[in-house]
Amino acid sequence: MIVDYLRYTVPENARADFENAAAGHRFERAPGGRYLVRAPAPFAGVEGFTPDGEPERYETTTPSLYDWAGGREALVELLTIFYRHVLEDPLLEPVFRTMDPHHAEHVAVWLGEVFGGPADYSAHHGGHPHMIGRHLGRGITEPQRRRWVSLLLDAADEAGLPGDPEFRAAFAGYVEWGSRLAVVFSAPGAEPNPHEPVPRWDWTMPPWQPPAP
Ligand code: HEM
Repeated sequence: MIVDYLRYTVPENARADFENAAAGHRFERAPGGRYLVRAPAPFAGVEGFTPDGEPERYETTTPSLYDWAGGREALVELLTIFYRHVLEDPLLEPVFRTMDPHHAEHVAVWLGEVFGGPADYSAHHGGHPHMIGRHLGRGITEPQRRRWVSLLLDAADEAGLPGDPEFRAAFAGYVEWGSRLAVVFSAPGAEPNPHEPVPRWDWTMPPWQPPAP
């Protein structure tokens, strides 16, 4: 994966705003209002703030979760299997009965972007606001969420996604986080902020790789 690093020096009275604007990215803070922000390339920068210089571009030594999973094809396979089981499940079938015929593929594109693949959900599927909009008012319950997670973890085995501990920890971590958010913002009266970028998820623990020769 190619990443860009940008440095910023932010006056004290703007630091809270800066940290809000940078919240979707990985960033480090140093004394004097100095920040180092990292994002997949090309990184347009933190909205509303001017960086100290040009981006520094690096190639990461760790593959993205997307590549590790097997790319788009593997994710489409995963979600095709998953939604087949969802429609056989008495708790989830009523929720997904009328789903769009391309739903599995759309969620695969979403997951691909989250896991460091191409930003195609942002570019072609309405980005974060569209995903939020599809959950609003659905009142997803905790038992439904838990079943959803459990079927997706089973589908990961059935689809043959990598079974190494580091990959599965990152995968399960995202699914747990995202599904809990789905419960929160599908609740009656919830008003989530749709204008956030699609989140990017990363390894919690770097994958084991053979040492470089
Ligand atoms: C990590 C957790 C989740 C992610 C990443 C996710 C992702 C998405 C995305 C990207 C869409 C829009 C698809 C499109 O562009 O057409 C969507 C729609 C939807 N999601 Fe989720 N979702 C999650 C959790 C859940 C849960 C726990 C439920 C319910 C148990 C749920 C129910 C739905 C429903 C009913 C739709 C609309 C389907 C349709 O009518 O086409 N989601 N989800």
